[in-house]
Amino acid sequence: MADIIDGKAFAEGLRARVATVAADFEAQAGRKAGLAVVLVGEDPASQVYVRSKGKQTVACGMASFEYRLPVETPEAELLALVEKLNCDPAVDGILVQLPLPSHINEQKVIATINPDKDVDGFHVVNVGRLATGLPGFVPCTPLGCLMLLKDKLGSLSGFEAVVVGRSNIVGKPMAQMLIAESCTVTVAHSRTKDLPAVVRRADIVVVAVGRAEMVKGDWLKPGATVIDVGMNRIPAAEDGKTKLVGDVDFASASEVAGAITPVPGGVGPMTIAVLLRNTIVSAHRAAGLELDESVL
Ligand SMILES: Nc1nc(=O)c2c([nH]1)NC[C@@H]1CN(c3ccc(C(=O)N[C@@H](CCC(=O)O)C(=O)O)cc3)C=[N+]21
Repeated sequence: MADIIDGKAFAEGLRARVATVAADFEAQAGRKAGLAVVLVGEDPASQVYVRSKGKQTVACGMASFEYRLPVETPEAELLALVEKLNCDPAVDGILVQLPLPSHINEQKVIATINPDKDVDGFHVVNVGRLATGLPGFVPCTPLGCLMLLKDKLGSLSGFEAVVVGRSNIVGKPMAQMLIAESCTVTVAHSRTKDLPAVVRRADIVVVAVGRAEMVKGDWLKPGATVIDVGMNRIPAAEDGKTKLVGDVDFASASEVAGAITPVPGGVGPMTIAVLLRNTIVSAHRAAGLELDESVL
């Protein structure tokens, strides 16, 4: 049976380290580090995440600024808010919760965020910095995956890594990070021929495709490390209820893998912890204070 990679516990540890650094920052800078989170509309799942982000921000000793805008908010109004936050010295990080309502152009909103406050790492400037190895902000979910991998495996140099999924938010940045760690990286997706055979080559598999329990145990090289980024709500066995499952069939995969992240309790909790990490890093850069990022 595979080792279970406890992302929830790792995220708690990371948040504790962020809290220590945040207290230190406040003592040096004379202000708290600040994160602004903007939610447009009333999607219940998004409301849960935003509430959780706010609570964890405050618990880490940072200031949380929450903006909840009605679903019909004009694009220009959202852009004006982002521009205001760009100029606010109390705000070190800006997160606009995605997806946005269809009348708002997401790319335009992301492009308006000051790249040096873009703690999501979605702005093209940060995408370019990641691709060229310059310091910037890296998307929270794949950075959380990388932290779990390095914690489990140590150096990743020379490993065969297969990333299943090519999204801007997870698959592409994950591939960039694994290249930077000297893995041999393959990016597979919905058009890949014989996906099971491609996945079977991998020492490291990261799956972010949004298809419930797609990757089966017999697709895996025995002993592989499996990171499941999927979050799919499916009907549970009992009538009416739902349950959260990943993109990996945990039951069969955990019989073949060497180590695997569960859903929930794996990658999900890492996402918010890394967001807080990125925010405290941003605060140090804004204040011109030195930070040894290896303590985080
Ligand atoms: N601009 C932007 N940045 C984001 O980072 C962003 C976003 N938009 N839109 C929505 C997604 C989703 N997301 C999650 C955060 C935490 C958990 C999390 O903590 N999950 C737990 C609990 C899951 C549950 O029980 O519902 C777990 O997997 O164990 C999941 C998903 C951040 N997102």
